Amino acid sequence: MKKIVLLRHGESAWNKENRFTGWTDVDLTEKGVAEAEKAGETLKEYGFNFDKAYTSYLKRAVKTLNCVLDKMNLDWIPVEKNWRLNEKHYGDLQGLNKAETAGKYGEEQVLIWRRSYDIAPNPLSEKDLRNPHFDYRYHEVPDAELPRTESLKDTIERIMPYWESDIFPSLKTAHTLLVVAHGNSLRGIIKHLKNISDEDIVKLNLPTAVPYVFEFDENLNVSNDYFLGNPEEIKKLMEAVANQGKKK
Ligand SMILES: O=C(O)[C@H](O)COP(=O)(O)O
Repeated sequence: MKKIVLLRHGESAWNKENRFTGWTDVDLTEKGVAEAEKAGETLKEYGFNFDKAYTSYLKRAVKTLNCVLDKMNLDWIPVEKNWRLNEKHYGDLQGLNKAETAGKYGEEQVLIWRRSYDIAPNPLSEKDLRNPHFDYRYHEVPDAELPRTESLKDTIERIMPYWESDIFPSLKTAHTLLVVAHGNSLRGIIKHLKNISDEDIVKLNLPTAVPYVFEFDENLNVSNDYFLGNPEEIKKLMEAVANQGKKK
């Protein structure tokens, strides 16, 4: 049976500080490395063996992938990085503390910015040095395609060309693929795979470094999906992610 495993990176420095991160390239914390290693061990215990892995251009995802592959003795497999798997761009919220932002603008508004399907935060200004336009790693991407902010809808629209042209077609020859990315870029992929409505996607919160397995039938339709781990613990981790947008 063909499988794709989706994995959000381990805890990052700004996850720990509860700050909006988006395209900011922050590193993993020690806890984040440990979470990534645990994910690798879990995948190994369950007998996973990946043919190829995909990740974003952001180091919290790249390093998580490296930890997982190391634990699985799969350092040798082909890995493809693509900017299209980056996190949702959080516009001018990037760097702000989520609880403080909820205190200032209200929890409802923060929920809209974090989880709504088609509402994006205010964009970064053109001159803002955090604008991806100034970052050499994106120099081959046409400027019109580089975001200054994104809704989940925008994020899905930039991921899908890569999903449809590279990741999904490689399932025809590969058996099992690993995609290590981000809370919202993965919500976008999950929305697509499970056909989740624009309303229901608001409720999905992905915990860091918990493998999410999708199984496909012979026609490459999704036949099953499940997280690896203790369901009660995973539920608590999901609630903790949701609560990051609450006032202190
Ligand atoms: O970019 C971020 O801040 C995180 O990766 C995801 O944050 P969220 O859970 O607030 O969307």
